[in-house]
Amino acid sequence: MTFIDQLRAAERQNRSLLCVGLDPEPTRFPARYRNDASKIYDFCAHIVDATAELAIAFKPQIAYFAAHRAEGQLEQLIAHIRRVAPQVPVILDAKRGDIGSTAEQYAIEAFERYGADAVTLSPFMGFDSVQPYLKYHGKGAFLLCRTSNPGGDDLQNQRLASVPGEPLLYEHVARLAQGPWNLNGQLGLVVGATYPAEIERVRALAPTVPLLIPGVGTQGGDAVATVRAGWREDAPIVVSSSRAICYASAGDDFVEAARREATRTRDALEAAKS
Ligand SMILES: O=C(O)c1cc(=O)[nH]c(=O)n1[C@@H]1O[C@H](COP(=O)(O)O)[C@@H](O)[C@H]1O
Repeated sequence: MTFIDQLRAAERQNRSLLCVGLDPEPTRFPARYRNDASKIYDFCAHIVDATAELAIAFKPQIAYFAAHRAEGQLEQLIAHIRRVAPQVPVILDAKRGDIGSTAEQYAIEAFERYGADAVTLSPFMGFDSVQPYLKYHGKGAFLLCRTSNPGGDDLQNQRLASVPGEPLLYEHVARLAQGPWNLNGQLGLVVGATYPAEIERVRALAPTVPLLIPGVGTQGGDAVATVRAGWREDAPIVVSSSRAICYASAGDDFVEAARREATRTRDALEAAKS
């Protein structure tokens, strides 16, 4: 089963476009785990259990684990996801980008060490920095295109005078991912929920690739506008929310609160399809 097939199956089974982001920050944990980095796995496993039937994907952000020397807990967490939510694919948010020989190592890390189903990548070092990931047939790779942060404008909204049609940089990335770079249909694009007009533009330029859309929840992106701009029956979108779900409550009710927030977001995204 390819990553795109997995997304389609999870969307159907869980009736969801919601990707649950796992960004564990021990200072924000409930009192019983607070400031204890050895509890990263326990905290995240609770969030996974609470949302296993509500998610199209899980997206652990690797920096939140590596910063606390908790890569072993990330491995354990992915094994836990396989046990309790085998239908839900895992996107490793690593935003890697490097020369081919180093990219080969990053691809081993993402797909062999962690066994992720997809990874996030920066495309700005060019095709040879992306190619090593494409050797893992069936795995997915999301290229940063129009990111959710305000500074995304600095480069992504610059016009490329030397490219026919003088597209903006993010438009050029979208065309490459839809066409010449997408050798085996493995590529997707990252577009921020904070920029619905750009989601619509990316969807027009890249009508069939999956879109990973972070920025609903804490960053204030609009769930309804996001679905209207990006969702198509035949092209999956994966709308990610991390902090709003993980830290819906800092109290002992954090599991129920996470489930409530995930349900609310999942339902808002589903309702926007019609
Ligand atoms: O690739 C990403 O996931 C990503 C791309 C982007 O443009 N913006 C963005 O916020 N992200 C990630 O998505 C998550 C957003 O977290 P929340 O704002 O808490 O939902 C973080 O892990 C970011 O690293």
